[in-house]
Amino acid sequence: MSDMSSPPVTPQAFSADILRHLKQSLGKDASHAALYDWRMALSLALRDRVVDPWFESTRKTYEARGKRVYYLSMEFLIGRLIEDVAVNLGLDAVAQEALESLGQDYAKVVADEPDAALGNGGLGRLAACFMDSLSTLGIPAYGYGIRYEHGLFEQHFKDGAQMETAETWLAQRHAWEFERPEVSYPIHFGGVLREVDGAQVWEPGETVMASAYDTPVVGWQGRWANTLRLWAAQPTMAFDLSSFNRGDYMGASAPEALARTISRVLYPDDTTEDGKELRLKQEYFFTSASIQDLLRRFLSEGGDLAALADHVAIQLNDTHPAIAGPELVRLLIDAHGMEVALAISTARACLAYTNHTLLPEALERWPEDLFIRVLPRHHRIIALIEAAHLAETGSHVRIIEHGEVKMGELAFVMAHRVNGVSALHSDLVKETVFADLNRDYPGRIINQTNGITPRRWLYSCNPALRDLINETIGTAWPDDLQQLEGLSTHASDAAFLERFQAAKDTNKARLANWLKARDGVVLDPAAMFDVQIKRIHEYKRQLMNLLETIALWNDIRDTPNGNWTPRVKIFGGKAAPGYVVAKEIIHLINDAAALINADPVTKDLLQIVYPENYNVSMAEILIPAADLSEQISTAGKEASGTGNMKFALNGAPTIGTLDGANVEIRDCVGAENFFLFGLTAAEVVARRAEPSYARRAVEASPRLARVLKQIESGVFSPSEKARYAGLVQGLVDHDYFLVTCDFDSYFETQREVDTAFADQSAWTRMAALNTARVGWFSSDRTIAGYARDIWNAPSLIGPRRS
Ligand SMILES: CCc1ccc([C@H](C)CC(=O)N[C@@H]2O[C@H](CO)[C@@H](O)[C@H](O)[C@H]2O)cc1
Repeated sequence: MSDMSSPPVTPQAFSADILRHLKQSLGKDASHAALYDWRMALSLALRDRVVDPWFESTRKTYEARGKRVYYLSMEFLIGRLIEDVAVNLGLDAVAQEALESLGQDYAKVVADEPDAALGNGGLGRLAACFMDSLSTLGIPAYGYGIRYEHGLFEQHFKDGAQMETAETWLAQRHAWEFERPEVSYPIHFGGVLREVDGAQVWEPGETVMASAYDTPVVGWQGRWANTLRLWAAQPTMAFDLSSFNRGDYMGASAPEALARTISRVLYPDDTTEDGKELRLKQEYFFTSASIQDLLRRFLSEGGDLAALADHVAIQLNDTHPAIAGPELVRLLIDAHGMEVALAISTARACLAYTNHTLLPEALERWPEDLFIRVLPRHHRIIALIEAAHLAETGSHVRIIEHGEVKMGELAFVMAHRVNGVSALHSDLVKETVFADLNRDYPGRIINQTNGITPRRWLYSCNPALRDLINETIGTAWPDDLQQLEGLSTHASDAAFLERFQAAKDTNKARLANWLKARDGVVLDPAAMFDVQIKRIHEYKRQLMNLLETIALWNDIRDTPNGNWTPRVKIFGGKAAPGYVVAKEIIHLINDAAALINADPVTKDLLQIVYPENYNVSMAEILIPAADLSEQISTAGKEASGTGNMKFALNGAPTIGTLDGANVEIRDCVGAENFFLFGLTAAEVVARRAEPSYARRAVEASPRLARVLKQIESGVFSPSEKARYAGLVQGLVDHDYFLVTCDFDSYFETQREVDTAFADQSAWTRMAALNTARVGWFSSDRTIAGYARDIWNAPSLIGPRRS
C-alpha cells in the first residue's frame, strides 16, 4: 500500500534510502552510527516520501480555488511521528524490515524520538487527531500554532511528590519540520493610538517577528498532505553590536532573549487561566501571524476580501485564539480600508469557535487595563464589535464588563457557529455559560462530538488487535471505522474471543515488560489492569478512585481468603505546577502505593502503579493493555473526554458516570457493556444545593468514613501524620465535585466489575463489543461534521480506496 499510485517500495529500496541519509544527511556510515543517527535517517527517508503528496495537495488546492480550513490552536499534542507517518504511507512493515536488515531494533529506534508535547491534554491532542483526519479526508487545511522551544514539563516524583523540569524536544534536530525563514510577519504590541484625520493609527511600542516552521501532515494511504505551520518568535534586530562593543554583553543579546521568550514555553495550565501578560502575548502572537498569513495567501490568489468567507474557514480551538476576530477586523479596516460593519460581518462569516470546558476558572477574562496596555487598537475594535452586537440583538450581554475583556463572549459574538464537544456538553453550553447569547443568537450553538484518529489509537498502537481485525473484517476499517460493527457478529464466537483475549494479553505483557525495564515494577498480567490516565484535576476525581482502592484494601485485609479479583490500579497524569490540591492527590496516591504494595497480606491481590511523566507515547502502551477504563468525572464537568473513546476502541469497557461523551459511548456499546454509576448532571446540581451534603454522605458510609480517618490520621504518611488532614477536611466541608456522594455507588459498581471480570469469556465478549461499536468516535466522522455543518469545505480527493 503506498501513496499516489507510485510503485510499492521494497525493504531493499527503503534500506538504501536510510543508508543514503545516514551518509548524506547525518555524515555517518553504518558502523559508526548512533541510535540518534538511525532514528534521523529513518525519519528523513520517510519524510522524503511525504513531500510528493504534499506538493500535489498544495497544487490541487490552488487549482481548485476552493475553501481552505485554518485550525488555530495554542496546542498540538502530537507525540511521536515516525510510526504515524510510516503507517499513513503504508510503509510500517517495510520500514521495520529495512531497519532490521540493517541490524537495527525498529522499536528501539522509534522509541528514541522525543514526543512533541506541544499541549496539555485533551484540547491539544484533539487538535492533533483533527490534523490527521483533515488530511485523510483530503480537506485543504492549515493547522496554526506555536513552535514552543519547551513543551509540557517533564514530571518526576521525589518521595512521591511531583517535580517539574523543562522539556527539551528541540535539544536535538526536529526531523519533520521545514524552516520557512521567508515566511515571517511583524507582530506588534503596546504603544499608543494616534488620531490621524479621523482615523486611529496604532503606533506600537514593541515588535517581534513571527517566522514559520512547516510540518507536513500526511493522511491515510498517503493520498493527501496538509501543513502544520508553527510560529517561532524572532527579534527584529538579532544582535545589538553597539552594546556588545560597549562591553554590555547581556544588553547585546537582550533583544533576542526578549523576543524568543514569546515562543519559549507552553503554559502548563489546562483549566485555570492565569492572566499572565506573556500568555496574552503568546495568544496574539500566533493568531496575528496566522491571520496575516492566510490573508496574504488569499490576496496572492487575487481574492476579493468581501468574498473572503467563500474561501476561508477559521476554527478557534477554545478562546485562546479568540483575538482572531478583532485582528481580522483590524486588518480589514486599517490595512484594507473596509468599512467597519462589513469588516465585522466578513470576519464573522469566516470564524467559528469550539468551547471545550464549562469550568468557570478556565474561561479567559483579561484585565481591561492589561489588555489596553498590550493591545490598545484591539480594545477599541472590541468596543465597536460589542456596540454592533448590542445594536443588532438588543442583548444585555457585554464583552467588556467590570474591568474585564471576556474572551468567551468575544469568540461567541464574532463566530457564525459555536460548538460544544459532546451532546451533553453542547446542551449544557446552551443552558449555562452561554444561555443568554443562545437566546440572542438562536441556532448558533451546535454540537460536534469529539473523535480520535484510529490510525494512531488502534492501527499503530495495537498491532495485535489490528491483525485480528484485518483477518476478521478486512483492511478497509482504518478510514471507515464504523466497519468495526462487523466484529459484533463474531462476539459470540469462542475462537474469535480467544484471539481477542490473546491480543489483550499480548499488550498486557508488553506493558509489563516496559514497566519492568523502565521502572523495575513487576506487574501480574493475570490481574485486572484498571487504568485512569489523564491530567490530574479534582473534577476528574482521581481521589475517589484512590479512596475506593483503599476501601478495597481494607476489605481484603478484613477477609484475606475472600474470593478477590486481583487488580492493578494504574494511574498516569500531570498536575499543573501551581495546582496545590492536585499535587497533594498525586502525593497521596504514591504514599498509598508505597504502603499497600508492600503489604504481604494483599500484595498479590492489589497493586497501585503510577509511572512518571505520562504522555502520548505512554498512552499508546497503556491503553491497549487496559482491561478497565476509568471515566469517573463529576457529571456535567468533563466536556467530552477522548481517552474514554481510545480505551473502548482498544477493548477496555468503561466504569463511568453519565458525563461528556461517556453518555454517547454507552448508547453505542449498549448499557450492558458499560459499568454506569453516580449522580447525573442534574442530580449533581440538586445535591450540591443540599446543606452539608458531603458530611452527611460520609456519615452514611462507614466504609468511606473509615478510609478518610486512615488518611487524615497519617496511616499513609507516617513521617508527616497531618500531611493530608487538610485534604480530608476539604472533602468533608466542601467536596465541590461530590466525591463523597458518588463513593458508595462507585464502590458497589467496582464490585460488579470484579464479578464480571471473573467470567473471562463474558468479559472478553463485552470488550469485543466495545471495540465493535465505537466506530462512530473516529475523528474522521467528527471532521466530516465540521466540514458539513460549519466550514462547508469539500474534500478534494475522491471516495476512499479499499
Ligand atoms: C487558559 C488555560 C486553559 C488551557 C486549556 C484549556 C482546555 C480547554 C482544557 C481542555 O483540554 N479541555 C478538554 O478538551 C477536550 C477536547 O475537547 C475534552 O475532551 C475534555 O473533556 C476537556 O476537559 C482550558 C484552559
